[in-house]
Amino acid sequence: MGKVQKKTGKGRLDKYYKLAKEQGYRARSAFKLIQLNKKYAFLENARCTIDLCAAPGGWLQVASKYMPVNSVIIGVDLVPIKPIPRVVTFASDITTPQCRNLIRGELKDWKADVVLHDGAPNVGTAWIQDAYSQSELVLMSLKLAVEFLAKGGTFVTKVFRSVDYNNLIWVFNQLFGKVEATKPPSSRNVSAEIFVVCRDFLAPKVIDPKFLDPRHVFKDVATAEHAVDKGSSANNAQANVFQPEKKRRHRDGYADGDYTLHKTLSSAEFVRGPDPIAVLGTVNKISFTTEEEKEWLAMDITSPDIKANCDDLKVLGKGDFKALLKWRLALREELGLDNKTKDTEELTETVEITEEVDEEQQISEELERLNAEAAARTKRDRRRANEVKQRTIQRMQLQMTAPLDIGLEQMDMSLGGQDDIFDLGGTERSLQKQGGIATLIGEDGDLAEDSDEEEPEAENDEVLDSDEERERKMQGLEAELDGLYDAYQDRMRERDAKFKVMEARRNNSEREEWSGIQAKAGSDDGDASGEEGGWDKMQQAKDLGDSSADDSSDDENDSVVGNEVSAGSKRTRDARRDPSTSQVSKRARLITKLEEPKSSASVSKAAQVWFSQDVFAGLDGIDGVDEDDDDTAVEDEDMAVDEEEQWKDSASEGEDDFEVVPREPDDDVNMWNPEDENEDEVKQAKIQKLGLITPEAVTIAQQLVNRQITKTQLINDGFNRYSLNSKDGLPSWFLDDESKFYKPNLPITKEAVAALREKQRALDARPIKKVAEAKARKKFKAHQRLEKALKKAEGVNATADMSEREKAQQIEKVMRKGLSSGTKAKKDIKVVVAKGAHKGVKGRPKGVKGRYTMVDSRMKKELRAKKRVEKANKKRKKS
Ligand SMILES: C[S@@+](CC[C@H](N)C(=O)[O-])C[C@H]1O[C@@H](n2cnc3c(N)ncnc32)[C@H](O)[C@@H]1O
Repeated sequence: MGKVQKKTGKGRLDKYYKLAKEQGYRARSAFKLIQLNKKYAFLENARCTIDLCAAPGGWLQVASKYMPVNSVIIGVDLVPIKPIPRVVTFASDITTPQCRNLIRGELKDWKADVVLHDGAPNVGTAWIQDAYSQSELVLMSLKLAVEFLAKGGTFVTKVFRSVDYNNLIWVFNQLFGKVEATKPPSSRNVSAEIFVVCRDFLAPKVIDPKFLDPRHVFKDVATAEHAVDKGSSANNAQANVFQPEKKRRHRDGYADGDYTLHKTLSSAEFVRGPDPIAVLGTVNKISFTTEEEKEWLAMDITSPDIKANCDDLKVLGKGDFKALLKWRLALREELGLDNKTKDTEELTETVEITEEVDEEQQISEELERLNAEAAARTKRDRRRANEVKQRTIQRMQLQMTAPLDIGLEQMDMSLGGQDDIFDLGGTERSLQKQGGIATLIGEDGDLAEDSDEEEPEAENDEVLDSDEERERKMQGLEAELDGLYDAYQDRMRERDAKFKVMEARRNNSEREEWSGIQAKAGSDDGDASGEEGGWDKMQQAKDLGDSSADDSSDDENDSVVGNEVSAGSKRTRDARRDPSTSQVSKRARLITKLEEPKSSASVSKAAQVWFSQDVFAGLDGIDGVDEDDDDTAVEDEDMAVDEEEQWKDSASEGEDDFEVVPREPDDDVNMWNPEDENEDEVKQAKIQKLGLITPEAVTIAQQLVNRQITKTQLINDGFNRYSLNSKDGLPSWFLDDESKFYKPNLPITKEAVAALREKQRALDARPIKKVAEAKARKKFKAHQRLEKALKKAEGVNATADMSEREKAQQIEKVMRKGLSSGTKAKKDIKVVVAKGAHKGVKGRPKGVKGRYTMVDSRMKKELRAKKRVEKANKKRKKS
């Protein structure tokens, strides 16, 4: 919303007022005509203009400025207008025949191209003489306009939005080809005035006098006015009170003769009046001006809140209005307005009480209505959210977005899934939520929200319902966001080659980096909690270890361990394929190790917990980590045979004890396997080819070489919060962003940076391919030239009819040419600026030898200025 313009006090002196002063216009209203003319351009080609209600003459000044030099301009007003060059003015009432005669006398048989009317009753010094209302004044000016306008002419009039407005517009439309209502920027927002520009006057031969007769034009309105006003505006007023947040437009226009937007009501009227609610909805302020009212102000019941509320009713809420009504009742009681009737007359008392009861009832009815509306709004919002969901699904089906699996999954879960409870955390709330969901789901499994049946009754349910709704909306939004993000990436990929390259690089680096322990994919495990690996798993393994210490033959534990080990390990897959291999025995050995505290006796408690994570289950790398530990290795070897047998046993016992879930080959992409030779080979090949390219890598390499860290330390450091970061269920845009910033901040040393810089410098020193090619070409050509010169020299030498001296001279010349660079030096062209002594000189300027070119010092600047102006003009035309 723009700044509120003021019509009174210093607010009047706005920028147009100042501009008018600066530019010598008599009234700021001059800018209204300037802006109207800018939009409709009716003055430039007008040869005759009549300005009705023209004092003090601002519009006349504008007309005189914008119309062609020899045009006729006539100005009429109730009050005399000070002379303006090229303008004829006279004082007359435009509603009288005398005025018409005066204009006729001035125009003779001429017709006007433009008739302007900016009249307003009660404005100017002669307001007492003005018996007409604004609308009637407009109709009178139209009467004059149709008499004096030429065919195709323009009539510009000021109209106030009132009940007559539509009737006036209807009449204009009967007489003009184009009718447009507009409010120029210089017209204050607080003013109800608008301007109607009627173009293309049809000049009918006969005009029905009823069109110009106020009694006929405004007839319908006069009769309908009360019916409409009584009903709708009273309702509106009430609605204003009880729904202050909803701005109601003045669709019925302003009350006739009342063009003010700010209305003040005396507190006495409010307190004593019969319909306080209607009053509250229509006025802006309740004032305390009389002595009695001021006394009310000082009373205890008139709290500071009430005072503040009375100051600006338009900003009040429902509660404030209720407080005001209560205050009114209390004051009435205090004043004895209600008591008096009680004491004196029984009958009147009943009437008064009824009124109070009515008010209360009215309030409660309104409140009920508001509640119903709020419920309807919630329903509408819900329907909208469903629509959004539908659209998202449709877009997905139309391949407009990438599949929004995550969003949809989440949505499904939130509809009926139990897993949602885990996501939400708090048990209490989750239980409540279950109840909520239960009420939401109908017998046939349909969601209650989809049908248009009644809302949940219990308050609790409503809260849950709205919670659920909000959550679902959030998920819908997230899904949409994901889709949009994917679409954005697709677009970027299509458009921006750079983005493509960056993405490829990122993918590459992701593949090469240690990206943490990945969750098992495709697990059909019931409690698919989002977190896998990390602390939860460690804790789980720890618990497991403890329980297995108590009861190593616990079937349940077996199956859990079996599941997790199988899902987390490539080795386990191999084992399943061929359980007789030695790898299988190793796998089985590890599993047994977890179950039997005996086998892990040599490992510390912390290490035991750490390696009890499922991801280590299939990695021989664990052994690799403890490679140096000979004891453990020997122990492992000793146990291998027993464990192999156990493995076979457990495998033969059936799937209940040990279930191996096959994993997708892709799952290994991010798995770290120190014994994966291929991975190492690829990395080594890259390092061989490019060397170490990051300062972090160089730092680590240097530290390793200098024995500042050991290999084991390095591996241990690899297990950090970044590596155990679960990515499940996270939106892709978040992961993309995280991949940029959620990285370990490895230390780098000065030496590492210096080493890399040195390497970079050496690389920079190498010429790029094109330069090398150009150099080679140059060399090749020089070689060719030399060979050619040698051949020529031989030829010269072989010539018999030349003396030795001549031969020597010729050969020297040929060889010089052969050894030269082959390019002729370009002769310089001297630039002579045509200023000072050279200005206006024709032919060669004095003192200039050789090739020259004359330039004008201003040429460039002028060309640029010209272009600038052209560009600005083009822009202006477009806008
Ligand atoms: C807003 S002023 C016009 C300002 C003018 N357009 C200007 O730019 O200076 C309205 C004028 O209408 C004039 N007016 C009101 N009723 C009139 C009538 N019946 N006949 C002639 N003039 C009238 C008032 O005297 C007043 O000067």
